[in-house]
Order: sequence, then C-alpha cells, then structure tokens
Amino acid sequence: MKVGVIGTGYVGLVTGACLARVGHRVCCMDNDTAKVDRLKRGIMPIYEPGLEELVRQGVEEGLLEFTDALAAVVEHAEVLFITVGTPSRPDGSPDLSAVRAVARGIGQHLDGRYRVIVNKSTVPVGSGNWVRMLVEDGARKTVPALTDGGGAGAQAGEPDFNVVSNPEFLREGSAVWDTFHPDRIVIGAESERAEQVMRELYRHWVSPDEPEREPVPLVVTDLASAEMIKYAANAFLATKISFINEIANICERVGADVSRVAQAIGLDKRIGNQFLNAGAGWGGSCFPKDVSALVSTGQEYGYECALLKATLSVNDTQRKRIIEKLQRELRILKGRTIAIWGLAFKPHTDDIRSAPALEVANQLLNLGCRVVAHDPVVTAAQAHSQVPDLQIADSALGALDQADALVVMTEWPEYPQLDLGEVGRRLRGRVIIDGRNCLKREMVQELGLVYVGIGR
Ligand SMILES: NC(=O)C1=CN([C@@H]2O[C@H](COP(=O)(O)OP(=O)(O)OC[C@H]3O[C@@H](n4cnc5c(N)ncnc54)[C@H](O)[C@@H]3O)[C@@H](O)[C@H]2O)C=CC1
Ligand SMILES: O=C(O)[C@H]1O[C@H](OP(=O)(O)OP(=O)(O)OC[C@H]2O[C@@H](n3ccc(=O)[nH]c3=O)[C@H](O)[C@@H]2O)[C@H](O)[C@@H](O)[C@@H]1O
Repeated sequence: MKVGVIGTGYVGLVTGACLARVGHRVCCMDNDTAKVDRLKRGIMPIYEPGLEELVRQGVEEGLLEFTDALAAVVEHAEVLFITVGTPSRPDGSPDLSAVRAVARGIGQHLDGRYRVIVNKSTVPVGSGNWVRMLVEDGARKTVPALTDGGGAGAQAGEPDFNVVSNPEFLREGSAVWDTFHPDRIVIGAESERAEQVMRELYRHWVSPDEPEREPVPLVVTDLASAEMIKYAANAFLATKISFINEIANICERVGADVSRVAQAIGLDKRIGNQFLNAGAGWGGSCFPKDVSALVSTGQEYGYECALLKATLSVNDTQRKRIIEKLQRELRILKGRTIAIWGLAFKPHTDDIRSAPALEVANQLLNLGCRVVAHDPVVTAAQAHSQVPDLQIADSALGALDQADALVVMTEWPEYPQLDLGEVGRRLRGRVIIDGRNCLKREMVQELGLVYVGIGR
C-alpha cells in the first residue's frame, strides 16, 4: 500500500521504516527541512539501535523516501499517519498545535480520493473527532463545494476520508524490535471501510526476517477507547514503577531489599515481573506528559485523579532522594565535585527529554556542586542545551577524577562492566550512589567504598 508518515521523530521514522520493510511504499514527511535533508543523506536524527540499517534498506529498495512537502505526502498516500509530537504544556495538558497544523494541512491538500488518516501521536480522548473537524476545515478553504460535516462517502469534490486511532506502544532503545513484536495492535476505527484498510496494512505483521512467527493480535475498537488505551497503558506502567519506588522507600527504612521483594512479587503472574525496577524514577518524553495529560482530562470532566497524582508526586520525590542520600553521606554539598554516570532517560537511547539525570545535575549545580557527567551516546552539545554548566567527561572513568561521589543515573550495560578497582582509585571520595541498582553491591563494598542503592 502507499503510506504517508507525517513527522519523522522516533515514532514516525521507526513506523515508516518498518512499514517499508514489509513491502509498503512509504513517504515520510517532516517540516524540519534540515532534518529531511540529513535523512536523505542517510544521517539519522536519533540514536536508535537497528534503525539506520532499516532506513538504508528501505531507501535502497525504493520503498522509503523523505520529503518536506505536505502536498507530496498527501498526494502519495492512501493511508496517512500523523506522528508529530504532543509535548506537555505548563499546566500538564498536551500541546496539540502540531497535530492541528498537520490535520488542517492535510485537508487543504486532499482531492476526491479516499484516505485513511491515522492518529499515531498520543492525543487525548476525542481527538479523532477533532482531527476530522480540522481536516474538513482545511478542505473547506480549498474545496468550496463542501457544505456540511461530510466525511466518509462524501460527494465528488468533497474530501473523502476516515480518521483512525492507532496508538503506538514502542519503547525507545528497542523501538524497531518493539514495532515488529507488539503485544497487540490497537485500531480505533470510525468506519468499517477504514478498519478494512488498517487490517490490510497490518496483514501478517511480522518482520520478513522471522516469517514463521505468529501474527500479532489486532484489537479493533472505537476511536475514544483506542485513544484511552494508550493513556491507560502508560499511566499503569508509570504507576507500577512509582509503586515499587514507594515500596523501596519503605524497604530502606525497615531494612528489607526491594530487589528481592520485586523479584518475588513479580513471580505472581497477576503482578508480572516487568517494570518493577526501583530507582531514581521514570522520565522520558512520554510517561511524564501522558500521566499529566490524563490528570488534565480528568480535571476537564470534574474528576480528581487521586491515584495518578500520587504516581506523579512519588516520581517527583524519587529524584530528590538522590540528593538526600548524597547529603546524608557527604553532609556539605557546596564545593563538592559529583560524577554522574548516564544522562539519557534510559539506556540505549540518546533521548534526554525529562531525564532524571539532568534534573539531579541541575539540583546539584544549584546547591553549589561541580557536576561532571558521562554518557556513552548523549553528546556534550545535547547535554549543554539543557544544563549549560554541566561538565562532560570523555569516559566514565575520566568523570571520576577529583569526584567526591559517583551517582549512577542510567543503567548503561557498560557501567557494571568497568573495573571497580580503578573506580576506587580514581574517585577522590568513597561514596557511590547507585540510582539504578545496577552495580554489584558486595563488590563495591569489598573495595572499601560506601555503596548506597535504592531500597536495599
Ligand atoms: N518517543 C516515543 O517513544 C513514543 C512516542 N509516542 C507519541 O508519538 C508522538 C511523536 O513522538 P516522538 O516521535 O517522540 O516525537 P518527536 O518530537 O521525536 O518528533 C516529532 C516530529 O514531528 C515533526 N513535526 C512537528 N510539527 C510538524 C508539522 N507541522 N509537519 C510535519 N512535521 C512536524 C518534528 O519536526 C519532529 O521531527 C507523540 O505524541 C508521542 O507521545 C508514542 C509512543 C512512543
Ligand atoms: O508512550 C511512549 O512513548 C512509550 O513510553 C514508554 O516507553 P519509553 O518511555 O521509551 O521507556 P520505558 O522503557 O517505558 O522507560 C520509561 C522510564 O521508566 C523508567 N523505568 C522503567 C522500568 C522500570 O522497571 N523502572 C524504571 O524506573 C526508565 O528508566 C525510564 O526513565 C512505554 O514503555 C512504551 O510502551 C510507550 O510506547
């Protein structure tokens, strides 16, 4: 099928490249012309394992192309994915300005041919109807014949389209794998015609590298439920992490070990063992904004989301606990040098949006510390765009020289592999705060260093 993807961020680029991999003809569009130019030259805008090869393959096979022209992608596609960003506004509600611009723009370029317009961006319940209205508004400016609500089955000259919600569940760092191995594909369709198009698009959704795999289950539902499924999934996962962080905080006080607690409760199939790693809290571009957006939706309807507010507040406090732990060990922080390992909000990505590490770094700088950080993929320029006073070391060990304490904020797999003896020799102080419980406690302690984990 001919597919258009509008927005080439994480979701757009991965979706486009995977759709091309299964044989669809994909045109990816972005209004960031510089980004499109780089993509045309094979330069990836993000660090995501496996993505570069997939994009290269799609382009070489003639199945994947890039443009900065909205008209071109609308002209090309039978199915148009909207994958632009929906960041938080200061009050927690999502900023939908990019979705608005794209929906109107699509309307302006529609001709009489039927299109399915797919919301893959995470958008509040009701956005499907809103996108329909915006597309129609856009079309009205260019199609004088359109006089009523129109939509599916419209007369010649009127825009003929349906809106579908197809939320995305990929995780950064494993985005390509997740896209080909989702637990389910959710489709909220407003007509049977659109549903059939989506079923055809995702028919036999397995990577050609694994032809024997079972196809992924499709959950077909109404628009509002599909939109809510996305928020409910992220809110649940964020709540699960906040829950285990709260248990960790109690464990610390009573002398229990949260790792053992998590492992044992996770064996109960009703609980499950994933997303039970206690640490410095969750970050990233989605959990913070999506939980806040759901709280904001509740507020719009006069409902107080007590549990979700607690989820946010536990997470907020969790980062502050890193500072408290440093204060407990070092007493005075002013004038101290603190090394931080890991800046990305999680391993295997260079994304630093709402990264707990940056918040901790900022707090330490405000408290009068010198902060020297290392991350295997986040560049100094990226880090300085958010925390200008942060010093960046070339290597993890290099960050330790003159440091009074080390704080591990991202569990990059290389960190536990480093020579702890060398860590002990280079650190000026004796304290290691393991904000992700990823180092071997006993090994650290054997070297005469003070190990402080989370909930253990
Ligand atoms: N990042 C992730 O892991 C996931 C993100 N999502 C959701 O998917 C959506 C996109 O997220 P990301 O890919 O992270 O966003 P992003 O911020 O990385 O990328 C958005 C892209 O849209 C482009 N854009 C903005 N306005 C545009 C316009 N008017 N026309 C064309 N392009 C435009 C930007 O230049 C940018 O390249 C969000 O709603 C997010 O909540 C859902 C699941 C996973
Ligand atoms: O909507 C989205 O954007 C995506 O949000 C998350 O994916 P992502 O943010 O990429 O990363 P996660 O692996 O979920 O981690 C989120 C945060 O939680 C933290 N985390 C995760 C798991 C855990 O056990 N403990 C924990 O603290 C991570 O360090 C990270 O800061 C969801 O897992 C995806 O399903 C969803 O599509």
